[in-house]
Amino acid sequence: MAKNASDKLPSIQTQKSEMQVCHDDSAPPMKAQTIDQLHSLQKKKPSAPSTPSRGAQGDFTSPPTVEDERQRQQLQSISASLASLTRETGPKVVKGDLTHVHHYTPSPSDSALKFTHVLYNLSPAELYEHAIKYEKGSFITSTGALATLSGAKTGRSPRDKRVVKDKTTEDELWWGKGSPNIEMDEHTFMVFVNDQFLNWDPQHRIKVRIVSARAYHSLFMHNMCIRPTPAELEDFGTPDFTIYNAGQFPCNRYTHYMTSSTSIDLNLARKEMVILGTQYAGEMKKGLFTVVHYLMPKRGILSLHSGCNMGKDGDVALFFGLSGTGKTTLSTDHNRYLIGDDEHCWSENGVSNIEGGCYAKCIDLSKEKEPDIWNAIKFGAVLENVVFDEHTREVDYLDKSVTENTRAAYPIEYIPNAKIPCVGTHPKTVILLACDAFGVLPPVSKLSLAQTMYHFISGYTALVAGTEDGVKEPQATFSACFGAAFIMLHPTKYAAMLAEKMLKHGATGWLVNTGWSGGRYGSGNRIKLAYTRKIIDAIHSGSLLEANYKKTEVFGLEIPTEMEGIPSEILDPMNTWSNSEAYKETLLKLAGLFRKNFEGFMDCKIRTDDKLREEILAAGPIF
Ligand SMILES: Nc1ncnc2c1ncn2[C@@H]1O[C@H](COP(=O)(O)OP(=O)(O)O)[C@@H](O)[C@H]1O
Ligand SMILES: C=C(OP(=O)(O)O)C(=O)O
Ligand SMILES: [Ca+2]
Ligand SMILES: [Mn+2]
Repeated sequence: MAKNASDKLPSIQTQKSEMQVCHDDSAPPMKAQTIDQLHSLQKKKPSAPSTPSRGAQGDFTSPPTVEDERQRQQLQSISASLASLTRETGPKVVKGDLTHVHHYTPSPSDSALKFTHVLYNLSPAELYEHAIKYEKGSFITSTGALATLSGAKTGRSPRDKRVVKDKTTEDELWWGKGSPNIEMDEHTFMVFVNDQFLNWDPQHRIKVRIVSARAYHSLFMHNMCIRPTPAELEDFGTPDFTIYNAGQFPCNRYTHYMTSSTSIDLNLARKEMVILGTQYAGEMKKGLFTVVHYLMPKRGILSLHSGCNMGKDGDVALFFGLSGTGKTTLSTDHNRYLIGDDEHCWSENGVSNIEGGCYAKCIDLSKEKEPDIWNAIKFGAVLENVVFDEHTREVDYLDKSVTENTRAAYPIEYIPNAKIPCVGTHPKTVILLACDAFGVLPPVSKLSLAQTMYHFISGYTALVAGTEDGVKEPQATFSACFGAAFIMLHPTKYAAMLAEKMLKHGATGWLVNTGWSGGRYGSGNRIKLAYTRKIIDAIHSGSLLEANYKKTEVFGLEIPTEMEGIPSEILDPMNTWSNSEAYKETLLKLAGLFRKNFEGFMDCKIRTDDKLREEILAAGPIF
């Protein structure tokens, strides 16, 4: 049998080479090594003596209540409705027709109504063909037998057979010592189903179904997607895309294509995604964002990893940036209407938020600096990986024991000045955020269109790895379109659309450094949020457009010489470093990193307009 090139097993990729392909801007991993460690991290002992806690072990579990019973019944009904839907169509039985199965025509995704292909009573010859084609380690021996491998398990696993124990099986089955029936509760067997929408633009709305095994994941997506009204839910019909989140279950890295115990698997033809081996809820949100990055450009709509807000006069601003650069913090502005904090579409109709919720970082969160986010963390919000007092349940937002990447997910209407529906007119302001831990980018620069494109394609930020000892050197990250992990087409496709839209609607680009000033991480300080807010206010009001500008060395950025409410000396980073040699050296180092990164884009085609293309190539640092 001729071996097809696409049938060949890919070599297992190492983590290192993967990193070079796709820059992941996600936060540092969790600090606990085991589940027990993790749980012990979450609850910390009260610092001062307080009211004695219930029970000697501080155990909060109580006997089943009416509420438990209601929840049990509700879960049962979800499961029952899923089961009955499945029965409506039943599995599709295919008798021996392998061709049919393997030339599967994609049908609209619906976990309940979709046919399950059953290969029914195949003949030995058919089974041989199937095994040899799809199951690695299958061979025909000299006497004609089928030699196979059974994988890691070469014997039965009697200790792994679990049976749901309910009112009926409790009495009927043999349980306990010596019994082969290991008990499992109904919750463990159940799945949660959310039917929701993406995109506030009704013309381009996407129906999504999320099937998950954890209530946390279901609530997270309830908050993050657009919640249908009861009437909309009634007419929901078949979803356009379905996520199956089985994050508690690690995948076996020795299975075909798996390179670690985690896998986020996307099948665009089947309109399905499966999540294995990670329970980080952000995978679902950003997984759907990835799908949007595929579907929308096909319709001529630009998908954006950006925050978005609107002034009282209807002026719309976008905030691009990698994780932790300030999209959520700065788009949540008490003086403006919030359209969304993270994912948007820009179409002929203007901008629309893809989501129905926000996902804010909450490390070091303070009521004074970020009151709207602080107040949104109330009943209904999901608070991930934070540490709280075991007794009072007060959250310590300074505590990084579990992770630096503590998060809150809340419905967008928890922000008082959210603009609902979350849509706006064509943006007039495009702000590129970079958290520059090298401390050499100016707090604000006005960009030409070519510079905006150069920095959009570069997608720079530099953060510090965490609070671990010995991390002195900031880590530069270049992530095309400020979201290389989520884009599906070549970065220049999105860049060309952005350039065209900015030109057409006369939008101005800005580069705002929300990172270090007065020296790199370790010697300088992060620019005060209050200053960044003043800068953003001046951009919105139009007053910064009127300022006097000068051009910086190397990066050739236009920076204001003065502006109200900000000490003039901080506007040019050169003035803030005590050691000007060290400044120059660091500046050149960063410029070198930009140049090296952009080498991959030197043959990029931005529109068919060669002039803009030349300008973009020339918009990088000159040294
Ligand atoms: N000058 C600043 N500008 C913006 N954010 C700042 C600044 N200084 C500190 N921060 C903090 O940085 C973090 C920015 O995170 P966030 O807005 O969630 O980023 P993103 O949404 O882009 O991932 C917040 O925790 C915010 O409090
Ligand atoms: C949710 C995320 O996005 P951001 O940090 O940009 O808010 C993420 O990258 O996990
Ligand atoms: Ca991100
Ligand atoms: Mn964010």
